Amino acid sequence: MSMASKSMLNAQALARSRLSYRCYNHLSKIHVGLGSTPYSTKNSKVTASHQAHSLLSPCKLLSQQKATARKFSQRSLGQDNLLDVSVDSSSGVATLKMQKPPVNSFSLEFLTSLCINLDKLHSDGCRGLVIGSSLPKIFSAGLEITEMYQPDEARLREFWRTLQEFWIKLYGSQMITIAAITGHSPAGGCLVSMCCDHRVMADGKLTIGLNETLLGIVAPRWFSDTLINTVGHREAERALQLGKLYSPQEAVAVGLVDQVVPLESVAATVESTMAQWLKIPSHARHLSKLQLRQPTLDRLLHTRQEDIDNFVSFITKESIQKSLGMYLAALKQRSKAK
Ligand SMILES: CCCC/C=C/CC(=O)SCCNC(=O)CCNC(=O)[C@H](O)C(C)(C)COP(=O)(O)OP(=O)(O)OC[C@H]1O[C@@H](n2cnc3c(N)ncnc32)[C@H](O)[C@@H]1OP(=O)(O)O
Repeated sequence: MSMASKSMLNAQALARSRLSYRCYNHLSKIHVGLGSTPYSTKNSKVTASHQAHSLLSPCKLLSQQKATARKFSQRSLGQDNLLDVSVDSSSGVATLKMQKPPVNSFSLEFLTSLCINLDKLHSDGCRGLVIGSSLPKIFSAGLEITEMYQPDEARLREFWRTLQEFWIKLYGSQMITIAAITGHSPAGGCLVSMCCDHRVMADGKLTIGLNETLLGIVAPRWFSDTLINTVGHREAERALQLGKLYSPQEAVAVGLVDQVVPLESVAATVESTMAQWLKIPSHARHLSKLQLRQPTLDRLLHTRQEDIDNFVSFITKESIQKSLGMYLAALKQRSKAK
């Protein structure tokens, strides 16, 4: 590597480390120790293996190993049963695959694991993140409905706080984020996709969208803000009210996803897109992203507790519980009938 490119890389690394990163600073104050406080909950899986991962510092460590340079090495950070995370040492791009059968639904443990991994990849200096799924035909079915149906209130509050946290981390992430949407992506799955900087979706009989109204529930303001920022106000108005689930072709037409390609081309398309984005100076790119996203982030950051209170009071209403119960039963019925 020439001296000029070395010093440019150093300058970029310095700029990255100096960047006033409002979002992360804010969060690390709020949730220091998230990883070290295992939740004693239904199916707690965020445990020792996670803490073992945190001993590694893949991006920093591996960049030092460049001398021994295998040109394109893929380093696995292991699995915590719910996620498969690996980092490409030559590019500093991480791939995080959700693997929570049957449908990658976001439970408290899953969201906690996602938050911990985002923090870790960020603090390791990863430059890019691809979010995908290991499950065929499923990106994510969104929120785990059983978290919201007949809930324990303390857990319900923690569940929502952790979802907020995940959204804040991902929507403002310093990393280049690309969603590899190889399967259905309703509701919370669509939200996670929209948090990314770029979305590549597989063509086929898949759907994506904020379908909350079909469950009889109302997407909170920060969900709808994210949708408005992605597809514009008018399209969001229709989509939210109708609970519209778009086909890949419809989604690309309204800008809900950026590219639709055959399933077998998703990985290559994501890789070439990431390569393009990596050419942009990181600090300028991230500040540009924040310029557009910070007002939306701030709106939630300033009202987090109120948002949790609203969510809890809404979701625990008898009529809403009834709707959720009916929706769950219909899902189970459909699944049994297959
Ligand atoms: C102020 C309140 C705001 C709250 C915001 C909420 C946002 C959300 O994310 S709410 C969740 C909305 N999600 C959905 O509506 C998706 C529902 N699921 C599906 O449409 C389908 O499962 C699928 C298209 C994603 C996949 O279809 P597939 O045929 O492959 O699988 P299924 O047989 O339907 O499901 C398998 C299995 O998984 C259960 N399940 C599916 N989704 C969820 C879920 N979100 N939470 C919990 N469980 C889910 C489904 O009941 C089946 O279970 P069984 O095999 O045990 O019957």
